[in-house]
Amino acid sequence: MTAPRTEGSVTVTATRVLVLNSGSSSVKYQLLDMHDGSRLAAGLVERIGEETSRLVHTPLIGGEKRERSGPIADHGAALKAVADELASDGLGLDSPELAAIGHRVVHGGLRFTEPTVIDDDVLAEVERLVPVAPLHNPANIIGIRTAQALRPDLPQVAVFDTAFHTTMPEAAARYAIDVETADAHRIRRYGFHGTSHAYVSRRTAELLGKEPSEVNVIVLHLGNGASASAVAGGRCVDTSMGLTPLEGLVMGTRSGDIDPAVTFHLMRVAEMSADEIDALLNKKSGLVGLCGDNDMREIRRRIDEGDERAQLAFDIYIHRLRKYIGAYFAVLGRVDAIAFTAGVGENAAPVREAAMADMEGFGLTLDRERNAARSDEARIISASEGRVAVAVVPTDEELEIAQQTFALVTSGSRTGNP
Ligand SMILES: Nc1ncnc2c1ncn2[C@@H]1O[C@H](COP(=O)(O)OP(=O)(O)O)[C@@H](O)[C@H]1O
Ligand SMILES: CC(=O)OP(=O)(O)O
Ligand SMILES: [Mg+2]
Repeated sequence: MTAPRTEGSVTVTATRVLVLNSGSSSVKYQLLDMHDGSRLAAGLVERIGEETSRLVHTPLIGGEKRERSGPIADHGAALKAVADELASDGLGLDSPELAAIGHRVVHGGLRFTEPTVIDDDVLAEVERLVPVAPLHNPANIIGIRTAQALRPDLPQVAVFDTAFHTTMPEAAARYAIDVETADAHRIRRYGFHGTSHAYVSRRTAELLGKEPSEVNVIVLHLGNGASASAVAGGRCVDTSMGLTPLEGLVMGTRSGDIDPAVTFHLMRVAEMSADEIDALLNKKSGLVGLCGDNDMREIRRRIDEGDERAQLAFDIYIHRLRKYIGAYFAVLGRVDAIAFTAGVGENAAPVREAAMADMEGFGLTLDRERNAARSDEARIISASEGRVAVAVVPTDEELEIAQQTFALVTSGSRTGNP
């Protein structure tokens, strides 16, 4: 698919990949040249659908970072704005050097265990899964359709958040509910953020100077959405998100684990509808529900001023995180490393400190100075006497998606092993 093409008298080899990582209200993007892995441009559109949308574009081939503010209505408009920014750097989507567009797709259900070239049938399946990823799959679909309209001739590849977790054993993947009902409705634990868990667990092994097959790692992906995973010898054996990205850790706006009876209780006593409870648990819970803020920077600032609600929200967040760390020690038996990643995991030293406090019994001892030091590099933050390495490993979902996308389109197949 990416064989050299002739443009006039010039032969062009397409080696560039544009990656779109569409979240519920944001798009992160990168343009990479897979010839040498270099990044040509990167950026972020945030607060999509609000009056205060913002696009930050960084050309990495020279040129200044640019910012644009003002309403961007949806993910389609966001992608068009991104295409304009790229075009003004001479990196437009019409470039013959573009080999493919890689899309993060959050829910791939059971069918997609590998990156897949998107056609109508694939898109229909992603659409069918909207009810189990209501904040994410619709944004992914709009991103794909807009990209298809801009470059109908290019292969578009879906890289699924769920794919890395398909190795989970049945004991971890099944809920303890009636088997016929579960199977009829494909109710099971799928897990998400898989591209990040895969990338970070591999980078952690590298940081330890080992092969992924030699190490057991607990990955803590703490962004606005948050999930933990237990990775044994490079394969996921458990993760905290389930049928949907609602289960597990306390998140920016999501409750994480909750007694399912809360749902019917609210239906009965508060006469709330299923949609209202869905919105409550997905959008008005977690840190924002507990204290009104979902940004960890703001929560820490309030705590420093003595704000008790912010402190309680932080404590609940940390309590849940520590429970999962303990659980994954039991799941894995032997743990070689714990890796913190994503916006909170990479930047919030107080979260890492509180999560690792008084865990010497587990072989976990933080080095306070290493933990507090700021860096964009993957690094060890445990003390030398700790048996288990603690690491901060910046995630790079875009690079991982670009590599999987390029490997697939150059192989010429429709779907392939990552
Ligand atoms: N310097 C920082 N200190 C603490 N938290 C931070 C910092 N920078 C970012 N964050 C947190 O990271 C979150 C975003 O993480 P990110 O991984 O980008 O999330 P997502 O991909 O889900 O949008 C923000 O909501 C904020 O809470
Ligand atoms: C699946 C998920 O929660 O993704 P995000 O963290 O981007 O919201
Ligand atoms: Mg994210």
